[in-house]
Amino acid sequence: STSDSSAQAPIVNSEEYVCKHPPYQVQIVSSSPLVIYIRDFLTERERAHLKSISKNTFRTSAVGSGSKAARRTSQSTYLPSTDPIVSCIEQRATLFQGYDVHPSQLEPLQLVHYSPGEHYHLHTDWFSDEAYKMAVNGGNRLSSFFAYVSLSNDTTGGGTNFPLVNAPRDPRWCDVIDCDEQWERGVTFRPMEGNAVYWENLEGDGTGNHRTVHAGLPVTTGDKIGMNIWTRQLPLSDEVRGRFEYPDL
Ligand SMILES: O=C(O)CCC(=O)C(=O)O
Ligand SMILES: [Fe+2]
Repeated sequence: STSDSSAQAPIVNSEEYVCKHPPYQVQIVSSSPLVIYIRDFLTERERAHLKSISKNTFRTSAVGSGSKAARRTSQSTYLPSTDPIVSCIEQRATLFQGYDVHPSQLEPLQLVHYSPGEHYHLHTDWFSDEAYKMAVNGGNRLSSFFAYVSLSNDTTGGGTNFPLVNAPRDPRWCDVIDCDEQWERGVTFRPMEGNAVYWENLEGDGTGNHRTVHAGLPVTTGDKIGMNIWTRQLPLSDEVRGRFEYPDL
């Protein structure tokens, strides 16, 4: 169909692009910590664009601690806010959080690529190291979005597990939550293209919430590309936002 195909065309001229937020759907998974499941947070066109601009840029990130390779075996890359689609997604992530969060509080969006066998061990996204937190500015990570950008046809495994968050019991969740997971293992979100999980990392007093601990489970077959959107407590300078160098924690 002629009229529809132009809407899917890749972006060649940023002046033709208008940022429009899709009608995503939100549901609360847990109120403490606050965890929200978001369906259709990224459009197909956005996902295709993110994949295309990040092609061949993934690498094993610079390491803070020597044991990191065992903790995180995926490869990552950062996306430039100068890209109009990236900037549109940044706006969406800030609007989602109300009007108090400004895009300058976002770290550069990060894509993470997992091949079979790759995973990210249990961790929290909030920083526990006071010195590191001060050095980089912006304070701690208030919130996280983890969005599923791309899966191959044969992807298995690769769920996102929160062992200390109770899984909701209604069977209607079973399309997006792994209902075969044992109850004691908390909640495991299946990787599903376009959908995202949002959660708050910090308690009201700014301390890290230990119950936000989570893992990227090993991908068994196929590939998985996800995206981290991390919001800091305070604005990051343009210089820091443009540097694209954050060690994995
Ligand atoms: O891969 C996942 O499902 C989660 C990744 C994650 O938690 C992270 O990159 O911080
Ligand atoms: Fe994480």
